[in-house]
Amino acid sequence: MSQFRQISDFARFSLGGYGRQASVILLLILIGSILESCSLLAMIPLLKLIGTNHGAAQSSIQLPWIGSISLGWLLTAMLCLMVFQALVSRRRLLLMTRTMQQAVDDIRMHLFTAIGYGRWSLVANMRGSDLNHALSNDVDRIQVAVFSLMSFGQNIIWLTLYGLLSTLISWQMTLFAMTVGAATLFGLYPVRRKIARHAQSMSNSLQERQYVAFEFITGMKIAKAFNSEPYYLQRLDRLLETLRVGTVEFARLTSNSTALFQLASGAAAALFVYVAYAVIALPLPQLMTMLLLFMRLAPRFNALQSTLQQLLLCLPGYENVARLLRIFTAEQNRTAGPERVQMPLLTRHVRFDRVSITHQGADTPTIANLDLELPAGKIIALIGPSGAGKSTIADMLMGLLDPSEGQILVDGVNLAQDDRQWRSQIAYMPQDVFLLHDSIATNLRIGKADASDEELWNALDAANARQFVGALPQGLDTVVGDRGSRLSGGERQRIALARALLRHPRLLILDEATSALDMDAQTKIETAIAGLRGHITILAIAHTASLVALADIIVHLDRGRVVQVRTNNAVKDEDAVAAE
Ligand SMILES: Nc1ncnc2c1ncn2[C@@H]1O[C@H](COP(=O)(O)OP(=O)(O)OP(=O)(O)O)[C@@H](O)[C@H]1O
Repeated sequence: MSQFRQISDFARFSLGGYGRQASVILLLILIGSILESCSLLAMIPLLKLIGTNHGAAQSSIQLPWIGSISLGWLLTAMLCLMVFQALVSRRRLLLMTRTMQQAVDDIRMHLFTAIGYGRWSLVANMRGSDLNHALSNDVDRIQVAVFSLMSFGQNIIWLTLYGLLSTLISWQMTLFAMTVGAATLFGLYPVRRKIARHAQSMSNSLQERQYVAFEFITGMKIAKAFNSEPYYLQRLDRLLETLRVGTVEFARLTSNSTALFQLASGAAAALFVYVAYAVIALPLPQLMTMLLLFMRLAPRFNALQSTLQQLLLCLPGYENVARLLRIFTAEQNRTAGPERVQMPLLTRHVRFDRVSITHQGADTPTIANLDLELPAGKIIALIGPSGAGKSTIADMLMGLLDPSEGQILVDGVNLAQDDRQWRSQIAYMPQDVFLLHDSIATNLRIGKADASDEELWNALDAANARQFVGALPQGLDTVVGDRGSRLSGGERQRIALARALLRHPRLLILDEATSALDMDAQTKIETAIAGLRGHITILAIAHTASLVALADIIVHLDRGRVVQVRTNNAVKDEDAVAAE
């Protein structure tokens, strides 16, 4: 894609919703430039006045449209122009900052929302650090790019105005200055192309740097246990070296172009003075003013090049964010549209109707042609060897993964019609308990935001956690550490169970909920689960015999197929128990 196309796409993406503010900013830039140009133009009569009436403060000069003006009034007018220009410039800067900040916040929020409401299957197949990188570093780079874009626009306006102004004084000289600037800018296209290529590899290295640091910090315990810190340090060191080399390379390219601009403008200025003085014989006031204009024009071309370079360096951040937005907005959670379907409260059963699913990248289906009925109010144990597909079934039941074929019906309504609404009836307790680095109360209230302390204690009671939480010096206010690291595995699981129960779900999904508990705690939790029989539906992915024993229905899964279903200890063939 051409650089121009890339930049105009980015401008639409970042500032498309800010047309009104962008127009006001452009107007302020225009007014500021006109004011600056007027003070520059005023140099001509000032120099004439000083040149012809040296030492005579009372003398005046005749100006077109204005008439006779004295030195004092001329200086006062110039001062007024400068004050006005400073005010306009201040206003422009504030508006630019506010608009830029708002535009970037919108992008960050938009991405955050798209990821938050995106399909779980998308997130599950991405590296968490990459999403983190997009939300932080990439959006930060977009902010730099927006600033560069605005500065680029500002320079274009300045250049146009100065160009017009200097045409009034000498069109030949203006043409000369503009040609030198434009030719240098054009000649530096290969440098910009190099920077654009370089920016992509820098962006990849930045993403990898984030990944290595993220992976190391989140898996620090394992890294330490296996003495593998040197592996991460070496990887990080290699990446930092790549980034260092890349940054120096960028600095080399930008300093080369700045040096070239300085050289070109120096040579052009010398030639300009020579031609203006010796060939065209431009009068001194005009020559001085033109020189001043030239000195202001030349850095503008350099500024155009550097803002473009900065913009190109940051564009991969925008491209990554735009790509993620496209992916995530294409696959959002389904919440029923205008013809909103009311998901029924689970009162009869959930039925898997010829459901198959093939995970992304897999050749064979993980679950094939599954017919299964989960009656409401029952405890159903899902058992089977590792990799049989138990968690996959739980994920589909929650509407987090879509069946490749078939459907899952809640009291006859396909849950895919509004999976968010369906999830409001569910509580889930995963294998890897996730706790925030916050108090026990905050962690519990993820289940029910407005729960009173009494409700929290009741839920802890039901999860057999009241005793250990009550014994903590800070009780409910105890901070559990990063991912609950200050609690034992069993304590974490009981907090997670209490959180699930606090929600008063109609369906409770337990993914190996008692795997980290001792016999005593296991028995207590299992008693709590048994007490819920008939009130809510429970699907328990179970490995322990005692949890399996209290189930009403035991579904045995192997390689994605139901091989056996036992009801009240009576063994039936798969065919006989498959849902009608
Ligand atoms: N996101 C995914 N992408 C590709 N394959 C996956 C994905 N998630 C699971 N699988 C594969 O699907 C199969 C079933 O996995 P699943 O986690 O459902 O098994 P499980 O019965 O819950 O195993 P365990 O008892 O060990 O937790 C496995 O072979 C696994 O490798």
